[in-house]
Amino acid sequence: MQSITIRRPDDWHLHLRDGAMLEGVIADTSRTFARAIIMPNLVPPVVTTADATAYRERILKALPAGHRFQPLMTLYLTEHTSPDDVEAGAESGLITAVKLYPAGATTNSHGGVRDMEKAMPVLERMAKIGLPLCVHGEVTTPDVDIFDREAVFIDTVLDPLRRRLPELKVTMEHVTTADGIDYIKAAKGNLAGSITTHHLIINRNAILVGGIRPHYYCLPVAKRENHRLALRAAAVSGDSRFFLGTDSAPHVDPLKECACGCAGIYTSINTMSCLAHVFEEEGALDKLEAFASLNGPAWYGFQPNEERITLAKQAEPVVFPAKIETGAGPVTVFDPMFPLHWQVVPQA
Ligand SMILES: NC(=O)N[C@@H](CC(=O)O)C(=O)O
Ligand SMILES: [Zn+2]
Ligand SMILES: [Zn+2]
Repeated sequence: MQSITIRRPDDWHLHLRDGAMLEGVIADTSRTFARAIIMPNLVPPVVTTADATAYRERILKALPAGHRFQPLMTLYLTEHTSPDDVEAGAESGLITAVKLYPAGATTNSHGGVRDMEKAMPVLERMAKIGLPLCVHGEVTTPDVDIFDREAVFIDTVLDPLRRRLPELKVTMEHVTTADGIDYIKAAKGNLAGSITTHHLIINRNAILVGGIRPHYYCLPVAKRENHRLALRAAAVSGDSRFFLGTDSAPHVDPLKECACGCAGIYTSINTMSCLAHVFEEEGALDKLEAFASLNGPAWYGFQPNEERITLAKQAEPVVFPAKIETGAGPVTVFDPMFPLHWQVVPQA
């Protein structure tokens, strides 16, 4: 049987939610991943170091016995965020990054930033202390087509910000376009990008062809095929500026399967199987470890995990549940639309 052993991976962009949903989804991550950057877009959002302390405790409480998992906390940037609070959170080791949601860009982002000018004091402090900014890189103005929102964000928000504050370390999260990949590659430093599992697999046809398929809808929305190919090339290149951030974003089925469905795709449970498939298809299984286990820690200033996981390829397809049941309701699992043969070998 073909197999590959890599350092235990981390997820550099994850939505765990709270309460019954948190309890229902956390094991799908902590079974395989050692650490994850936890997104702060709860209702209400995680805006202060005190909020993050309390949320971290709830996450650790929900962790199944025997699982070793470290949640890396983020703060949701608002126009009122205190630079001193951010610095205190970073100094204590609790806060790994601050997250910028342009107001209205995505799930629970209405409390995000409208006027970048108002966020400058915090961003300047972050540049000074070396704390990374994670960005949901889309503009939200109604005149910009949804498929162009990432490219326009780069030109009108991200590039001006980086010129003004070149010392600020920025993670462009869930990159979905060739424009984003090119922009990261051209940067002289202080810029990296996370790539999701699903954006390596689907293009926008998955959402729209043959009927509208809400379980393939996420933000940033999947783009044309040429963009998917650019993401794949970047992910399998081994380039240290690109790493895994699954953006696994559970919503209960009734909130996805309705007239105005939520954005988000749930991939925690089958991400490593999907990635092994993609990297094998690209003839780059030897680069999977860089993408999932090495590049992210290097960017965020951590050591890679000492533990290893083994992925084995079996003749029969691996069966993942179509849905997981949580106390909040059922959550549909990402279907890559091809059989998966790789599986993480359960650890003793
Ligand atoms: N990716 C998504 O489609 N949804 C995320 C928010 C986000 O990461 O933009 C969510 O919280 O549901
Ligand atoms: Zn986002
Ligand atoms: Zn996200």
